[in-house]
Amino acid sequence: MNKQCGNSRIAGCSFSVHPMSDHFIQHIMDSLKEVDTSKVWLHTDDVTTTIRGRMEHVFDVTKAILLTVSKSGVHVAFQGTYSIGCPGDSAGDVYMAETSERANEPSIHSIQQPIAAKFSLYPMGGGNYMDTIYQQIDHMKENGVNVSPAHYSTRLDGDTHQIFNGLESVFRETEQSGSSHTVMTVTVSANSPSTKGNEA
Ligand SMILES: Cc1ncc(C[n+]2csc(CCO)c2C)c(N)n1
Repeated sequence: MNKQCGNSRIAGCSFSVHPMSDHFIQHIMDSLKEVDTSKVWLHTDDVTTTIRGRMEHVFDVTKAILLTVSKSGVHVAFQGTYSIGCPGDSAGDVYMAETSERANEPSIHSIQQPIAAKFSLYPMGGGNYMDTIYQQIDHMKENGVNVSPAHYSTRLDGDTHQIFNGLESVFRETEQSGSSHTVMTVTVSANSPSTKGNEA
């Protein structure tokens, strides 16, 4: 078994969207087609889509796919696992040469979409991980996101841009604080008929 981590700072995300609609296939496939994924390595199968490349493009593409599905008004769940520091293979390394200009931000910038989310941060391999986690939860509050404690995760309520931009800077700062391998899990619900405090 190859237990070696790679050396490049390639980031990645394995994510799935689950639109609660009879037209789920169309929602998923149309969003993957509509969003510009040219700056990331991408593979889609029956369970998930995996993208790998520079951190800004990994967040640009995942935010754009969530917004593209949810702007139709469909109730959609998103689950993503972001990772940096242990790619395990070198497929996609060539995408690290892309420029940092985001391919989707100009077209999604004006889409307003409130979401409810939870995230968990796992800074591995260096530093005091609980201090890092608490610092980063505080960091989310500075971004204007509504932050509430929960078991095993932290709940976030706000606009998609605020939340995803906050998650990106949490991920970047955790990496820069000395964690050699960082994993972050994110679950989102958009357009849910049950809002907080009014659960079905
Ligand atoms: C982002 C994303 N990528 C892949 C899947 C898995 N998946 C479930 S149904 C379907 C369409 C027909 O095969 C696909 C690709 C997902 N849910 N979300």
